[in-house]
Amino acid sequence: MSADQTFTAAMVQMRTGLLPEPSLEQGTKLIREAVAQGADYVLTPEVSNMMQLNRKALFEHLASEEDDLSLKAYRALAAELKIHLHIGSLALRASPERAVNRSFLIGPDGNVIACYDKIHMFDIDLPDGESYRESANYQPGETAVISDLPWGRIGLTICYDVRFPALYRALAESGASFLTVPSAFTRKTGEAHWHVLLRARAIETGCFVFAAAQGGMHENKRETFGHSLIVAPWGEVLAEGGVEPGVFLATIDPAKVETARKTVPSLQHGRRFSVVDPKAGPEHLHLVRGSA
Ligand SMILES: O=C(O)CNC(=O)[C@H](CS)NC(=O)CCC(=O)C(=O)O
Repeated sequence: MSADQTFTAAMVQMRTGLLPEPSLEQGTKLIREAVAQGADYVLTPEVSNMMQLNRKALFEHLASEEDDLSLKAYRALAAELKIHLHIGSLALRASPERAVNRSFLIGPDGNVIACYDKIHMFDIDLPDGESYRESANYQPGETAVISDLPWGRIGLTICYDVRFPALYRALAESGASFLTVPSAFTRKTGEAHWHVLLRARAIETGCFVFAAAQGGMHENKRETFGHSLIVAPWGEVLAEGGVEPGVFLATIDPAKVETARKTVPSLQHGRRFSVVDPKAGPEHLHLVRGSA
């Protein structure tokens, strides 16, 4: 395998329940289905192991990375199937008081190649009363992560991260050809923003975007948007799910990254610029790292 070879990427769409065991069963079945359809790389959604109602219930079922049964089982599965298995995220115990939302890229030998802790916490209040305080339970990561696959470099992110384009530009500038956004988007924000955000990240970086999603009404009464997506560097949607769990695949040609970037070289046109308010004077000048 080399960077000029095509491969098959699969998005596993899930409807994760309250407990790790049935979620593992659901994930395993879908991953096997993806491999039966020819997948070389499989991505599962954010919190593939469980979606809990409240802090008490969450912490009752959280395991540390060392003890987590899902991670153990998925490592064995990757080795058995000889694939790159990317578990979009697992809710894990980081300390007695804090959880962590951690993504795991597992190699065909069953070893963890890279992991990433979600940086941006989803702390928002929607107009209909739906409210999230991810930071109340989870400790955020502080490091962006890239890793090398046989077909090119991959950047790891999770869900709400997708709203912070500087992260994706940094990953692309660090050599990523593939950006991953395993998610559990709300139905409401997903309807309004999901496709636009993911296609924009692909277009502005010239990367493939892989986004495996949670979908439907969960046991914890949360409704997620679904619509797992694979987006090409030019912005086309190559595969898309609906609301139901399932497997969505596409053939990935890494050469498309270079083609898109040659056509629109915006990634090379990043400039440092300053933002000034001419009326406010020089002390109000902010230097911003950004793209012109
Ligand atoms: O808490 C869990 O059980 C699983 N984690 C999530 O669902 C996370 C944090 S609450 N969801 C998001 O980040 C949604 C982002 C989103 O919907 C948006 O950016 O619009």
